[in-house]
Amino acid sequence: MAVFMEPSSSKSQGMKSLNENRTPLRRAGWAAVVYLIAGFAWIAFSDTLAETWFPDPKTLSVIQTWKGSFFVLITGVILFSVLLRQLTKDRALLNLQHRQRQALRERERQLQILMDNLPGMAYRCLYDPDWTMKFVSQGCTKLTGYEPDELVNNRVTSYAALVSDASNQQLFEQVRVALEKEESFSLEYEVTRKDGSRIWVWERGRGVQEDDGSLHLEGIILDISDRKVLETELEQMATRDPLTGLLNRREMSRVLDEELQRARRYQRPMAVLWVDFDHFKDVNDTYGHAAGDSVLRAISRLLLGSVRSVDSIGRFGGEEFVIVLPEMDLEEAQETAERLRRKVAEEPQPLGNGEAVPLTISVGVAVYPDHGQTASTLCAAADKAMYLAKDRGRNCVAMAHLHDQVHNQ
Ligand SMILES: Nc1nc2c(ncn2[C@@H]2O[C@H](COP(=O)(O)OP(=O)(O)OP(=O)(O)O)[C@@H](O)[C@H]2O)c(=O)[nH]1
Repeated sequence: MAVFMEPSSSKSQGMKSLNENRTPLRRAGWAAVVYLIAGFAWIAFSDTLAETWFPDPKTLSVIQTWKGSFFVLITGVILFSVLLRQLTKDRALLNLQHRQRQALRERERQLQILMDNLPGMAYRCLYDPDWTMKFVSQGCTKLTGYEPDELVNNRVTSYAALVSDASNQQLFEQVRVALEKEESFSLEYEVTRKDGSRIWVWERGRGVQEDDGSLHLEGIILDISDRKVLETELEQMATRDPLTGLLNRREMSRVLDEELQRARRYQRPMAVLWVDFDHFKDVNDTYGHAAGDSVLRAISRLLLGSVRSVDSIGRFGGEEFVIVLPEMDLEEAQETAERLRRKVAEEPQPLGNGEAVPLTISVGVAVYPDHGQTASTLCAAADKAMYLAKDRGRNCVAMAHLHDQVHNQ
């Protein structure tokens, strides 16, 4: 908890301790002592003076009466003003307390409305493996499906149980680092709701040190599933070819560079296949562009389903595809290319209208480091090999020439 201290001088601190020492009993005692001393002094001295100044017993008696009346009047006025001052103070204090209570109630009401209308939930929890909730706002129900009562003190479930073990470990570590630096933390992770559905949440909070030394976390948790979907869509748009769903040219170039770096670092081979459809123009001309699109999609699926999960396929444009095969040497790459060629040739491709058309592909194969050591030289070698396959009559696989490497660098 943030603790704010009023700047205070030693003088005001001195006054404060003086006032604290003056208990009501001591103050009343002092007033009584002063009154008694003044009273006895008045009686003693005024009587002596009166007897001296007015020796005549009759006059002295009148003077004594006036003197007594004067004493009562003066002490009455003093008592009145002291009581008036004290009661006025008490009343002002009561009014102030009343106004403060009202302001506090108003602030609580505003805070409650704010919390209940948060697009997520506000929380206060322990920094323990269960994230034991001590308070959650009403938004908890919408966010997690659990009522606040079910989550507080882990009555039905702990908050940690809604998060995967792996995420919990990461979150715990991230929060620990933030606590050490006395900073707030921001986290994104998936939560399993009561009905089993999963949502993405964003959490922001900070550590709060209580007066008793205990540590709590306080913050808010918001549902960001919509944003996550949008992010995924944007990422897809930026990295995928919209027609086939394969990697687009830019992303494929990035993947190729990355795989090349890895191959270079671990001195491993890596192959690039350059795939081009044979006489694809005829498909478009005969069956129409939409049918051509359907064939493009079908062959993309076929190729994707025929390679390993570590391989990557990208559409470089038109009906040209590039396949990156990490850890593959010349022989394996040639076998893979031949297998893909056969698969495409064996199955007529759907035109999207219930009909299918036979189609073949020509494939050029280049391997790192034999045919090129950079992305551009490898691609150029594979592309050149693909044209070689076309020259050989199409529907075949051609290897890049070893001397291509020298020319391409
Ligand atoms: N339907 C469709 N066709 C495309 C797309 N991109 C390129 N094409 C077509 O692909 C054809 C490529 O034709 P060409 O480069 O002449 O080659 P080809 O007819 O395949 O003949 P070879 O490559 O010499 O075997 C052209 O007709 C392009 O219009 C696309 O996104 N959809």
